[in-house]
Amino acid sequence: MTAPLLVVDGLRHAYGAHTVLDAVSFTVNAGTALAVVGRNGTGKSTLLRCLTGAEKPTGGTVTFDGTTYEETAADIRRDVATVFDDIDFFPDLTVAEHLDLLARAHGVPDPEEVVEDTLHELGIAGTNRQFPSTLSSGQRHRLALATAFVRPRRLLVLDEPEQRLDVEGRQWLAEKLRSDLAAGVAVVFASHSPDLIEAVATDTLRVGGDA
Ligand SMILES: Nc1ncnc2c1ncn2[C@@H]1O[C@H](COP(=O)(O)OP(=O)(O)OP(=O)(O)O)[C@@H](O)[C@H]1O
Repeated sequence: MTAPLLVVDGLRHAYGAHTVLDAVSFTVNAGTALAVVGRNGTGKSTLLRCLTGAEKPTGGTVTFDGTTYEETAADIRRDVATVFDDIDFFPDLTVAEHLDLLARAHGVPDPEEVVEDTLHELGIAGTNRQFPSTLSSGQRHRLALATAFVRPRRLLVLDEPEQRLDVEGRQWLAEKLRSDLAAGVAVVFASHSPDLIEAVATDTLRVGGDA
């Protein structure tokens, strides 16, 4: 049996006196998807940030492919692709330039082709020369998703990836995630969409008690 790619053991997180997560433990294998569910404010984003190293847990450990996160999780950044709501774009780089930069930074062999394919897949090819500030909120979210799909990844961490997407976009997202799973990528995603969870998740973790 192969070892889990991600192991979370006894994770705790508090903001000052406010304990948000307590004794959270789970594992995620390559090629499986864990849906993190729970009401607003129960700690889903906090948990995902702990998985990416963006937030340092108050207690417990997060281990990716045998390496436990220490002070920073710099070593895991090449393998872990993330999409969060608060992504910042460079105001003076076009949509295509953002993706090109990421693909090259991650050593993608044919960056131009991959960027073009990703733009088409995400239905934002027509915006390739626009600046992020001129995109609609749904198009900006598609660009945020594209930043994860334009680069190699072994773990994909997504915070409410369905938000702002139209019906066709949500269908595309479910298919894309299923194709990542088939390729052996592990996925952890927070979601309020029963349809996406049903289509993609192999396991579910509820945070913050019963709904
Ligand atoms: N930087 C922070 N400082 C202090 N408290 C915070 C901080 N970030 C989040 N919190 C608090 O931690 C709790 C969990 O927030 P979090 O964003 O993780 O919830 P969530 O489950 O992702 O919510 P939602 O479904 O609304 O996205 C909330 O009570 C929130 O106010």
